[in-house]
Amino acid sequence: MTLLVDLGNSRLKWALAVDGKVGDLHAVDYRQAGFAAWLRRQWQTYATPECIGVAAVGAPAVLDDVLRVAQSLWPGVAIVKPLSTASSAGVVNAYRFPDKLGIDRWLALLAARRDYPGQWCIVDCGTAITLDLLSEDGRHQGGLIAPGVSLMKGVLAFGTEVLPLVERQADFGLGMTTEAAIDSGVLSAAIGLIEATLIRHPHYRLLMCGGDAELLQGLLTVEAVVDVKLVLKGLLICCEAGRR
Ligand SMILES: Nc1ncnc2c1ncn2[C@@H]1O[C@H](COP(=O)(O)OP(=O)(O)O)[C@@H](O)[C@H]1O
Ligand SMILES: CC(C)(COP(=O)(O)O)[C@@H](O)C(=O)NCCC(=O)O
Ligand SMILES: [K+]
Repeated sequence: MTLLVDLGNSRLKWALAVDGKVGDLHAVDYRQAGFAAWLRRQWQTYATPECIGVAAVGAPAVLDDVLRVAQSLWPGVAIVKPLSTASSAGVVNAYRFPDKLGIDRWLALLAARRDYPGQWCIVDCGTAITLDLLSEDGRHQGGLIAPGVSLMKGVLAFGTEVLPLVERQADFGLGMTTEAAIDSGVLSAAIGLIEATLIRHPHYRLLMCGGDAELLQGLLTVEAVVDVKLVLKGLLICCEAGRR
């Protein structure tokens, strides 16, 4: 059994993988008091993993907490922490400095290459929304980074005198209240980013992951495949390669 862990800028995601299959995805907002103790209670029901795969772009202090929980439960357990490279598992990284590509983005590319034949625009709808284009022959074409849904809302509330921080509203469209106008405006910015990218790159299909993937999929005027385990699937590819 492998424990796969993805630390983003908002949430910790994890899943157990057995025989090459990634199980149910768990996700938690780690910006809460008592997070490490809570995580320990969740993980202590698991058998000792053979290996823990870690992908982290979030706060180093939270990563330290997570690793401390793992090491206290399973002393000496092997930890695999892959890095973005110039090429791996049939994918060629387009970045001028390949190690600078976020590891979550790199792992999503590796998983897409293995599990989804064809040309894909991979959209990770997390704290940030990232888009990465992957050609049919495994060549990453580069990508885009923009603020995610919650971040856009937070910035509007933070950067203006009167705008409130709004939750998801019932209707999407032209707002008749400040709350509705913000919610629809931010969601339109997100789907507009995705649809505009597809207009410029028409021969790519959409493959989405991240906490807002399903929400945005439902609002897009184009078809999209959602795979919320994409990053963890890429992480498992690296853990298995390390074991061979
Ligand atoms: N239950 C939830 N708690 C927190 N955020 C959520 C939840 N459900 C959806 N979201 C959305 O998902 C985003 C985080 O997605 P995620 O992929 O976990 O991000 P990251 O990898 O950056 O931590 C949040 O910004 C928020 O918009
Ligand atoms: C772009 C990101 C902040 C996205 O993080 P997330 O929204 O998943 O928390 C992360 O992939 C990152 O820190 N990337 C490094 C810079 C880059 O990819 O160019
Ligand atoms: K992510």
